[in-house]
Amino acid sequence: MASLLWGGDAGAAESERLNSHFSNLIHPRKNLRGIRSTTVPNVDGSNNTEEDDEDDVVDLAANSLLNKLIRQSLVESSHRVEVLQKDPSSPLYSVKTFEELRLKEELLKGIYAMGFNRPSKIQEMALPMMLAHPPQNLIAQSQSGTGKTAAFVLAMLSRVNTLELFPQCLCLAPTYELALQTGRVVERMGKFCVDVQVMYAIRGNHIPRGTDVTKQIIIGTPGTVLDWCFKRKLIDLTKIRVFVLDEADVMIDTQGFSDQSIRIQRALPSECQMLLFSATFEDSVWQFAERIIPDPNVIKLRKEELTLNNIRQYYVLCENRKDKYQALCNIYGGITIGQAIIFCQTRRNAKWLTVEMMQDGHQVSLLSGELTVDQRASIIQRFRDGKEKVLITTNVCARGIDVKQVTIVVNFDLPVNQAEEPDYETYLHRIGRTGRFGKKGLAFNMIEVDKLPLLMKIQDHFNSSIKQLDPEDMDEIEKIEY
Ligand SMILES: Nc1ncnc2c1ncn2[C@@H]1O[C@H](COP(=O)(O)OP(=O)(O)OP(=O)(O)O)[C@@H](O)[C@H]1O
Repeated sequence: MASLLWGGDAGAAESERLNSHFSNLIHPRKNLRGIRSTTVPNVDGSNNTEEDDEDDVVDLAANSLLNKLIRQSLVESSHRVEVLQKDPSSPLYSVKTFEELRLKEELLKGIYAMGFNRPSKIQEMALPMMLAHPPQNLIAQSQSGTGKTAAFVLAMLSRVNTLELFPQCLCLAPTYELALQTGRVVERMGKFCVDVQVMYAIRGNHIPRGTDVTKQIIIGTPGTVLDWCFKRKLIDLTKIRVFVLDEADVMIDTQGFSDQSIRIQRALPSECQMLLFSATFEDSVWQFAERIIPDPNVIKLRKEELTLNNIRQYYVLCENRKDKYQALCNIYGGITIGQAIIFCQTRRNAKWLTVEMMQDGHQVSLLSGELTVDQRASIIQRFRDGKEKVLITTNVCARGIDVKQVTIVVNFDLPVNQAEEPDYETYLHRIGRTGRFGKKGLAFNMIEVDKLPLLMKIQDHFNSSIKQLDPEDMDEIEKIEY
């Protein structure tokens, strides 16, 4: 691919500007739904805002972007890929090598240049279907990091006719930043496909009316794509050959996006190949997928289950926050801790704890909801690199951070939902490990006396024992090993 071209005369400059901004993706807070604060965490605790007392809201699009930014490699799975064919009597192909796909030479070169040696588990099944003639529709679900984006980018690149200078592949993404991320993969994989070009239909990319759009791959958000197709007539949907709807679970979580996507899909020709991807598959995603993808094949790869089996869990009864901190210090002083993650329920608590620990000379970092995604990614990276030993955080990153060397998790506050009932799923996500990687771990719960019934419910729910620990009994603490 010659370059990542932007449309219009001012295009190159705009592309340049965005690309340079890209490395530090500053996301105005208003883009992160549900998070309204504009203050940056202030570890001296002086700048608390009202939001500090609220739970951090988990933002699906921001989390998805964070996952992409911090991902180091393919996420492997021990599960088999489940396939539901549109036509069960047709043979089911799977491939073990990229050569078997008979791709264009320059595309194969691009794949190898990305360091891919063989198809990932989901790609083994999905690629033959996606590249088949006649084209087949597909709904694919597998957890983030299993190779979905690489698969549909490969399908788009392989279907472009470079002699035709008009949009042929259309990919919808839930946010501007996620669209740019996909574009980056197109750029890398298509590095040797010099005549294939990409264009972004995202806010801020102003194309004059009547411009002849010659780029073959369009990646954009539903609102802007709709505008470009129907109002501004920049894209002729009847000429689209491949339609990709990425991150369907995030998409349906955004108001208006399902309807806009459906309007776009309805205007596509019947022979257009339609592909939908999602990391999760609740009923709502499934219903949407069935509405938007006609006659689909379905591929699913189950996620590794989290388990508490290898985790020794303790609790300490405390009077108040200060008391919890003292207990934490005793534990910290009594056992050798590699790296630890400490979860707090509110930003205010997380800030307070960070200040206390820093004042006591610990190397800690704070990860909470008011940070941009890019700032979050860099904090996680520093922690992974061992630059800080303790990461203090709120629910904002209960999921998705995979730091292998963390052996201790502390619930400074128990996870509870809005009804003040235990949030079992979050507890499991904070502490659990996949059975397959089965490393041992320790979990400590700091509990005010009135919260003890919640802990007991958690114990019953998981049918696992949570042992009481006396924080004054250093002999007992020192006996804990992991
Ligand atoms: N066949 C492969 N071999 C090695 N690495 C791969 C392969 N396919 C993808 N990867 C790499 O694995 C990581 C995850 O891939 P990809 O982004 O395609 O997954 P995904 O399922 O789309 O994740 P998400 O849902 O977060 O977008 C990326 O770093 C990608 O470059």
